[in-house]
Amino acid sequence: MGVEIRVEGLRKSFGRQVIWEDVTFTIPAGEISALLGPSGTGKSVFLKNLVGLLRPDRGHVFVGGGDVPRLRENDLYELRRKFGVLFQDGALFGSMNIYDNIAFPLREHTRKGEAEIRRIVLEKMEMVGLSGAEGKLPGEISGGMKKRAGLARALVLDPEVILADEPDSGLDPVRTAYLNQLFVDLNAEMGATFLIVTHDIGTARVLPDNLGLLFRRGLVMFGPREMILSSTHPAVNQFFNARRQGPIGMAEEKDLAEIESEGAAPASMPAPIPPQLMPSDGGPRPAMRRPGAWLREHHVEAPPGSFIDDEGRDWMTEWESLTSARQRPQ
Ligand SMILES: Nc1ncnc2c1ncn2[C@@H]1O[C@H](COP(=O)(O)OP(=O)(O)OP(=O)(O)O)[C@@H](O)[C@H]1O
Repeated sequence: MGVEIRVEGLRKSFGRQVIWEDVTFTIPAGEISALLGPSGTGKSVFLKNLVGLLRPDRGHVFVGGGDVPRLRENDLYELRRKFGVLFQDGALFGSMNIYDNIAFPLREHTRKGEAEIRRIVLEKMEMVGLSGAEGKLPGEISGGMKKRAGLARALVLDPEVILADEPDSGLDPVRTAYLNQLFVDLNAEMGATFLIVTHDIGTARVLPDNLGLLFRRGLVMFGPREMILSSTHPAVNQFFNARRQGPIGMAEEKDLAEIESEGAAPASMPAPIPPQLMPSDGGPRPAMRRPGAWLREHHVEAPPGSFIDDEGRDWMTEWESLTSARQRPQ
């Protein structure tokens, strides 16, 4: 099962470059969250702070009772076993075949025998659709396969939290769609907490339960997908609708000055909110909210055309008949 991550008052700088001043939010247990933001806003730095690879100037990262920046080396080593991290390029060892790459954390962090290791590695390879690729070297497989191998390796210690840094970078749209489906299916199956950093607006709009935006040395907003995708906050609206009009410019330094002279651009109507990706077996994930639930609860009108899928079905009104109910969120 996944754990909650609570971040409080996080500040990080490198020399005179302040990355963020005061980031505070909670990543809910067992849900899929995605973090976005223009280049250089510190998304990768944030992931590294969560696992203690970088230390903040100040602030807290509470995971499972411990405060990551204050853990001693031994405790940090233990805590890292709760995390499965998928780095941008898969971070595979080039000279090791895929099997040995995926087995690596088990050989490094556990005392399991080779038979048990084999069982786990083959199981995770099957989960990510890599069965049969055991003997291949990373240089012999495609970018998408490398990502899936990196993901299988992130899964072998049965993590409670999965962090993925731009898992879709460099993938074609079809492979991205497969990878997103894999995240949804894994979350449904494992119940782990997922935090995915992505630049892909298509992914951000359909995959996660929660979305966050980093911009201007801070977290602009973090919350349920429907809250973010219906927001008229200028930066949030601009970013999640991939618009040029708004406070985010080509370079952050430049747009700050521009905004001061121009004033904030008015936000336009948010685009229709698409239905959220369902697990392959058709049943909703435990963490999934009923389409429109957040909007209704907060008396926010859905942007026209929301929750209609490619086949013209309205997920808000036809939810019951469209989900083959195992556990139906209210
Ligand atoms: N170890 C480091 N030492 C000094 N500066 C660093 C270090 N790591 C990151 N930075 C700086 O911190 C800033 C944020 O980097 P980060 O890689 O987290 O950005 P990002 O939001 O993930 O960007 P992108 O979307 O382009 O991947 C950058 O300006 C980067 O140069």
